[in-house]
Amino acid sequence: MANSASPVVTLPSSTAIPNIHATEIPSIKAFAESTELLAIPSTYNSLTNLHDRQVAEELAAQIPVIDFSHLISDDPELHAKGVQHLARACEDWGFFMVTNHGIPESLMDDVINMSHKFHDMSVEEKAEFADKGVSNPIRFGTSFNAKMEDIHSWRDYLKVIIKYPADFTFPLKPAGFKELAQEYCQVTKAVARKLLEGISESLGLEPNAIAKATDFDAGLQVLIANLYPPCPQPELALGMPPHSDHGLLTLLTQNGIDGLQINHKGKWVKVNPLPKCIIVNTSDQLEVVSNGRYRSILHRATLNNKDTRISLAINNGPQFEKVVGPAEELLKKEEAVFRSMSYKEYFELQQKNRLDGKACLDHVRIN
Ligand SMILES: O=C(O)CCC(=O)C(=O)O
Ligand SMILES: [Fe+2]
Repeated sequence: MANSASPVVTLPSSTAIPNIHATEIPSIKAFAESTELLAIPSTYNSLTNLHDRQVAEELAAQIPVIDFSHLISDDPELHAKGVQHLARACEDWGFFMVTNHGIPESLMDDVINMSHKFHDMSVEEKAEFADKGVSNPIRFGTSFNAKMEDIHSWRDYLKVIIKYPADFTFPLKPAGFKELAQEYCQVTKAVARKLLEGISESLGLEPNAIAKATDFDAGLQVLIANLYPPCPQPELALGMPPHSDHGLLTLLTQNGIDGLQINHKGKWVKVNPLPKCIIVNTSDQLEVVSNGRYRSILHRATLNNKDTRISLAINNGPQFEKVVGPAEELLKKEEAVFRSMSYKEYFELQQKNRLDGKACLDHVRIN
C-alpha cells in the first residue's frame, strides 16, 4: 500500500519503547497492559504515509443495506427486489449490512461478551490454545502470521476451524463459550446459505448453484474472535492490514466499537454498522466461483486509543477438500478467469503467508 509520492510520517522519539517482534510476545493485549506505552514499537508502524490514512467520509452513508426478510419472502416481487439489491451490493461494493436476519440480539451480544471473556483470560490460561500452525483447529495468537511479517498488527485472535457436519472442537473455557459459539455458527451458516442462494440467482444461476459448486453444506467455517486493545498511536498502527478473506462470505459483528474500513474504488470508507445488523464481506472464493463478477472486498481494521474493540468474524467457505473454480453454468457463456484449486490449498496459501491485500488470488488468476 506504500505510496512513495506521499509524505512520510516521522515517529516521535520513543527510546523507551522496546522494539519487539510479534513472535516474541504471546499477546499484544498483555504487552500493552504490562507497561504504560506512550508510543508504539516501530514494528507496528503500518501507516507510514498520509495517503493511507485518508478516509472518504462522504461514502459511509452509501454502504448497501440488505433486508434479509425480502430475500426469504414467499412474495415473488419482494424476493426479486431482495435479489436485485444483493446483485447491486455485490457488484458495486462487495460489502453490505444485513438487517432483519432473524439472529437473536441476545445471542449476538452473548457470543461477543464471551469472546471478550476469552481474551480476558491470562496468557497462561490461553497457552494451551497457542497457534501451532494452520492445520490446528484451535489457534490463539497475535498479529496475523508474525513469523512472516516485518510490520505487525495490533490484534490478538482466536481462530477455530469448524467442519460440517459438526464435530465441534472448541475451547472449553470460559465455561459456556463453546455452546454459544456452536449455536451462533449454526445460525450464521443458515443466513450465509440463504445469501448465497440469492447471490446465485442474481448471477442468473439456479438458487443452489453456488452451494453445489462449493459443497457448502459440508463447508468449512472459521470463527475468528479478534481483540484490538487501545493503542497509544492509532493513527500509525493497524488492527489488520488491507486484505480480503479466503472464503465465500464473512459475517461479522462487533462490540459496539467501530474500526472496520472497506476499500471502495480505491478509497477507504469507515463502516458504522446499523444497530444489530450483520456485516457481510464477499470473499475470495466467491470471486472465483462467480468467475470474477463479484470481487472480494479489500478491508482493514483501524484502532483507537480508548476502547478495546472486539469483532467476531465467521468465515463461511467451501468444503475443505473441494476443488473450486468458476461455476460451470457461467463458463457456458464466458471464458474462465480463474483456474480451479482445492479450498484447502487456497486456505493454506492465505494463512501461511503475510496478509497482503488481494495477492492470494493471483495464485489462481488466469492472465
Ligand atoms: O475486525 C474487523 O472489523 C475485521 C476483521 C477481519 O477482517 C478478519 O478477521 O478477517
Ligand atoms: Fe477480514
